[in-house]
Amino acid sequence: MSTLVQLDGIEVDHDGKRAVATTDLEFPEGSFTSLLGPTGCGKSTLLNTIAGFVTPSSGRVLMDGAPVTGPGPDRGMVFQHYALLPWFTARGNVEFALKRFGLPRAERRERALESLDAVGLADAAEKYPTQLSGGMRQRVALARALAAEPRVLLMDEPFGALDAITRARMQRLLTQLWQRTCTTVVFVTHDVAEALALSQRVVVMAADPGRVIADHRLADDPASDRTAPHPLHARIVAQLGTDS
Ligand SMILES: Nc1ncnc2c1ncn2[C@@H]1O[C@H](COP(=O)(O)OP(=O)(O)OP(=O)(O)O)[C@@H](O)[C@H]1O
Repeated sequence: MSTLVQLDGIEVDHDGKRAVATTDLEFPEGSFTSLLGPTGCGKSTLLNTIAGFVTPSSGRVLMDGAPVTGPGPDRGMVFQHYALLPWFTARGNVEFALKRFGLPRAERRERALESLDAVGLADAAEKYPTQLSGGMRQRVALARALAAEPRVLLMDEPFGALDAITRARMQRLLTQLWQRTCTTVVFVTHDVAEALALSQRVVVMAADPGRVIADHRLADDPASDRTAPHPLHARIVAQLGTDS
């Protein structure tokens, strides 16, 4: 698999304080990677740097070999707290996000309905966020990100606010969508089991300053047996405990 996103010696400072120490990481096209680590270790900062919301103090982010200079439609983002606009319906939220790409109205509508259908929300397209459950709102946020057909999907603890059953459903949905679309996914989580269940690779980070302390390559496909603890589970928990 060729490299799609490359972090080339990036360092990130916030208010003069080092948030992320020198980091080199490559994300192959079509891969699913989780970033795992304690609070404040720089997971969101790394994600925001790939998204182009944060500019590294040194080093470069490369997308297909070209330097990232700001946000772009090739990188979609899903946040923990949905960030839906309450005055738009589910469909309206997705269509609005597509507006900045200059797509004609009819195509925006078609793409919005298609991506809502892909996340199982075809029947809720005309509902407003307040009429939707937390899981449904997060599906709208996922549909909104996918509708732009990004090459990289950046997910910042997307299921952190959901109850356990909804979370498990969303994990299954994400795995299906990833397998179908082959989008490159970078997924931030605090949850070791979630990272192991979803990913092909788990990058473990520590804080003060934020840095990578382990890079685990798993099997090519996400674990199929979710009932048994993953063999790496205890090792990663130990890494988080001793180095964080
Ligand atoms: N916009 C900002 N301005 C100043 N400092 C920031 C900013 N964003 C993050 N930081 C600091 O940078 C460090 C890394 O924060 P970051 O949010 O990336 O960590 P995280 O691993 O995502 O944490 P969490 O799991 O709690 O979301 C922390 O010390 C944080 O306080």
